[in-house]
Amino acid sequence: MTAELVAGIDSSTQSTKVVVCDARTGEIVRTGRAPHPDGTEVAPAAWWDAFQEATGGLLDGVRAIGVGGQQHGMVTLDENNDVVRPALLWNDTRSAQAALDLVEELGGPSAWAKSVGSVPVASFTVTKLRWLAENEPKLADRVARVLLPHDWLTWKLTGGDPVTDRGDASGTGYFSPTDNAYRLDVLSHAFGGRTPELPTVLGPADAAGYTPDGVLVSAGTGDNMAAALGLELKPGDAVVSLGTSGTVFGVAETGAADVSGEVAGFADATGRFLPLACTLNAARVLTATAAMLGATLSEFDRLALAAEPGAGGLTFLPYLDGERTPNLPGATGSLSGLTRDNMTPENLARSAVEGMLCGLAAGLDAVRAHGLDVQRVLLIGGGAQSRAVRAVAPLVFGVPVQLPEVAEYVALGAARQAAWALASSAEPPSWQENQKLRLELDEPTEAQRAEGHRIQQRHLEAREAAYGVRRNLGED
Ligand SMILES: Nc1ncnc2c1ncn2[C@@H]1O[C@H](COP(=O)(O)OP(=O)(O)O)[C@@H](O)[C@H]1O
Ligand SMILES: O=C(CO)[C@@H](O)[C@H](O)COP(=O)(O)O
Repeated sequence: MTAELVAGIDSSTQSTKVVVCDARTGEIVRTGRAPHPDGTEVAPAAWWDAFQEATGGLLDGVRAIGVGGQQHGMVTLDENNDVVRPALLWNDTRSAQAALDLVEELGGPSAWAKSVGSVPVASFTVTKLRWLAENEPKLADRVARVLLPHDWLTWKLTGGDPVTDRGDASGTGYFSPTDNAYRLDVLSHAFGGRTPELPTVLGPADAAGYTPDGVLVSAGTGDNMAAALGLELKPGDAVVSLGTSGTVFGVAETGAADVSGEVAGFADATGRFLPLACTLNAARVLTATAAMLGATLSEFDRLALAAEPGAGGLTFLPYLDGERTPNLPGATGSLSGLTRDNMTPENLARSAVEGMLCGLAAGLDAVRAHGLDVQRVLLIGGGAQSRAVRAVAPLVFGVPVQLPEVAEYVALGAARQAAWALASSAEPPSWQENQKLRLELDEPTEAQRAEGHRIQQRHLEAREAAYGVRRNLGED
C-alpha cells in the first residue's frame, strides 16, 4: 500500500523548512529548506519565493499541506489584496512606545491580560498597527486587510478567503483566546479608528481550502503552536526552543493572564492554551559570539566546554537585539565580572551559552509561576544543535532535558495538522510510535544543580543591577 503523504511548512524568521511525511505514522520521507532575507521588515513575497524553493520537487503525491509561521508579523493588504508595505516582524522593536501607550490607554496591564490573555510588547501585531497609524498614516489609510505571516502563505496557497487559527490569532493582541473572538474595539482603537478586515478563525482540524492542484490546505498556525503539535506535548512537558527567538512553553487547559507581561497567554493549535515566554536573543547570541571569537560553531562549542561552569565569573546579559522578556526593547548586551585572569575566549564562549540559557531559565520559572507543571524540558531549534548548549541546559534548567531526534518540529507539527484536517477526525493522528528515541541528556547531579542555581542567581542579580528588572512572582 502506498503511503498517503502530507507536507508541513515552517516559515520562521531565518528560513523556510519543509517536511513531507506519511500521514498515518508521521515518518519523514522528504525534507527541504530555503533561506529568508535578513532584517526585521521583510516583503512577504520573499517568504513565497522561499516556499517555492524549499518545496521544489517535494510535493509530488502530497494530499494535504499545513503552514506554521513566525508569530505576530504585520502583513498589510490593500483593497486589491496587494501588499501595502513590507511586513514588520515579531523582532522589530520600533513599536515599543506604541505598546506602552496602548497598555496605558486601555486600562493598564491587568485589563489587557484579562481581555486578550497578554500584555502587549513591541512584538504584538496590535502595537505595529498603532506604529503604522502614527508614522505612516497614508499607508495606514490604504490598509483594507491585516494578516499574519502564516495566514498570508495559507491564502497564497488556496487563493480563497483569508483564514487563520486560534493559536496565531492569540498573538495579535486583538483576539481573546478565552472567548475565541476578535476584539475589534481594541483593533480600532489601536489603528486610529480604522477596522481592517481580519481572517476568519478556523477550528483546529478545519480545511482552509485547496490548492489549484487539489491539495487540501489546513488552517495552519504560529510556529510555536506547530512545534507543540509536532511534539505531542503531555502534562509535565515544557519546550525550550532556541531559534532566532528563545521560547519556553507548554500546553495548558486554562489560559494564562500574567499582568507582568512575562508570560503570554496564547492559545494552542488543538483548542487548549499555550502559556509562553519569549526572548529576542537565542541562537544568534551563539553565532555572534562565535563570529567575534573568529571561531566556527564547533570551535565555539569546544571553547565553551573547556571553561568551568560559571565562566570564571563572567556574566553576559545577551540583549544584542534589545530584549522582549524582560521587556527592554532598547537594551544592549553587557558583559561584567571581567578580570585579567578570567578574560579568556573559553570563558567568553561559556558566558554566552550561560547568559542565553539563563534568560530561558527565567522564562521557565515564569511559566511555572503561572501554573505550568514542568517535569522535563524538550530542547529544540537550531541552537539545540550546540554541544555546549546541551551540556549547560540541564544545569540551569534543573530538570531532565531531552533532545527530540527529529530537528524540525514546527514543520512536523504543521504536517500533523494537515493529516488531521485530511482525516477530519476528532483528535489528531498519533505519530508518537514513530518518534524515534529521544536523546536524554545527562541528568544533573545535586552539585551541578546547585552550580546551575548559582549561575542563574548571578544572572538575575546582574539583570536587576543593570536594568532594575525584578523576578516574576506569579501574581495574576
Ligand atoms: N551548532 C549550532 N550552534 C549554535 N547555533 C546553531 C547551530 N546550528 C544552527 N544554529 C543556529 O540556529 C539558528 C537557526 O535556528 P532555527 O530554529 O532554524 O531558527 P528560526 O526558526 O528562527 O529561523 C541560526 O541562527 C543558526 O546559526
Ligand atoms: O514571537 C515569537 C513568539 O511569541 C517568536 O517565537 C516568533 O514566533 C519567531 O520564532 P522563531 O523564528 O524564532 O522560531
